[in-house]
Amino acid sequence: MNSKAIFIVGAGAIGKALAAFLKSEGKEVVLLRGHLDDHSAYTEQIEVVLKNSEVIKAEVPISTISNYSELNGLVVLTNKSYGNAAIAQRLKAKINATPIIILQNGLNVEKPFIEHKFPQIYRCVLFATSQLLSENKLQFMPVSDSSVGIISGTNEGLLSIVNEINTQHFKFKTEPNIYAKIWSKTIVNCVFNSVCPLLEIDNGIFYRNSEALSIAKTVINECIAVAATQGILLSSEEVINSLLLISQHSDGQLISTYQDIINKRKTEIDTLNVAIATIADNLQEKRLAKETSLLGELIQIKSQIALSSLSS
Ligand SMILES: NC(=O)C1=CN([C@@H]2O[C@H](COP(=O)(O)OP(=O)(O)OC[C@H]3O[C@@H](n4cnc5c(N)ncnc54)[C@H](OP(=O)(O)O)[C@@H]3O)[C@@H](O)[C@H]2O)C=CC1
Ligand SMILES: CC(C)(CO)C(=O)C(=O)O
Repeated sequence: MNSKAIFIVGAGAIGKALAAFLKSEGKEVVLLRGHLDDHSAYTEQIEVVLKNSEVIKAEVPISTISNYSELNGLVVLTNKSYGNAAIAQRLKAKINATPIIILQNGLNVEKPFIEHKFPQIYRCVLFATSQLLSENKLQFMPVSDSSVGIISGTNEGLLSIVNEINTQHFKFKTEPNIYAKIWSKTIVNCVFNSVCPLLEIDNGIFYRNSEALSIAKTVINECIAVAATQGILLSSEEVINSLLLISQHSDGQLISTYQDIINKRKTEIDTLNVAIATIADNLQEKRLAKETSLLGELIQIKSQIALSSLSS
């Protein structure tokens, strides 16, 4: 199969790491800015530090969406999900039959692309952590292969995309039951992305501390009950094991929501705890997600405090 141009939207922790890995393996890659569209184009020498201290370096071209009249190849979304509605609008006229793949956390993040009738939409559930150490240097830790499934598209398209984006250090695999995977990872994120920023601690806390793990189990069991109301049946033991595996493999790494609060950026909590609490609320079963909801509200307050210190 011929290699396609890969356009990665969002020059953040995941986008830069993925771009560097792909470029270092000879792929044609362009990083497109997510929230900027100022027409500037430049290159950046990106360095990705692996767990064994090995450093992968690559010179990556960075541009903006408006520099292209068409995006032919593959579009990979690594922007924050709250930018999706605006990005769908900006990409719509430029992608024709080009597939898009969404590498983001959370429930229903693909909705704007479905509403705009993008022809091929694939969704990736990430099992890796990436943290910016400086503007062009990242710390990357894989947990396991990240799962990719079909939202709208074909099995052939799915296989081709996984093949295109798979690299030695950031691995992807196909997932036939992507909605169950999205829910199971979202539940894990409901724990990490609320408890870690509130405790101001790294991801390793759940395998190091039994009391934190006990809170995690409460949240997981609540969210599993909400998932069941949507026809998604998950095993509590499997979700807890997934949480523990991530905790162990990303020991020392900070969860994205904690990085957002520290860096005074908006968080994605609305697609995590808040999304699950809203489902329970809409069913008039608020009690199903009581602790999950409370943790989400605390993150909203913590985030508002951080953001308001920007303007003061
Ligand atoms: N980092 C991690 O370890 C993991 C992250 N994820 C998920 O991957 C996705 C990307 O995360 P991550 O790379 O950490 O995030 P970062 O915040 O590091 O980068 C995301 C990029 O999104 C773009 N962006 C921010 N706000 C907007 C907006 N309003 N509109 C459009 N684009 C915007 C910016 O791109 P630009 O600078 O080009 O404008 C930013 O650099 C998220 O959904 C996250 O939850 C999942 C698992 C692990
Ligand atoms: C749970 C974790 C660490 C797994 O990749 C993650 O999703 C994040 O950092 O946002």
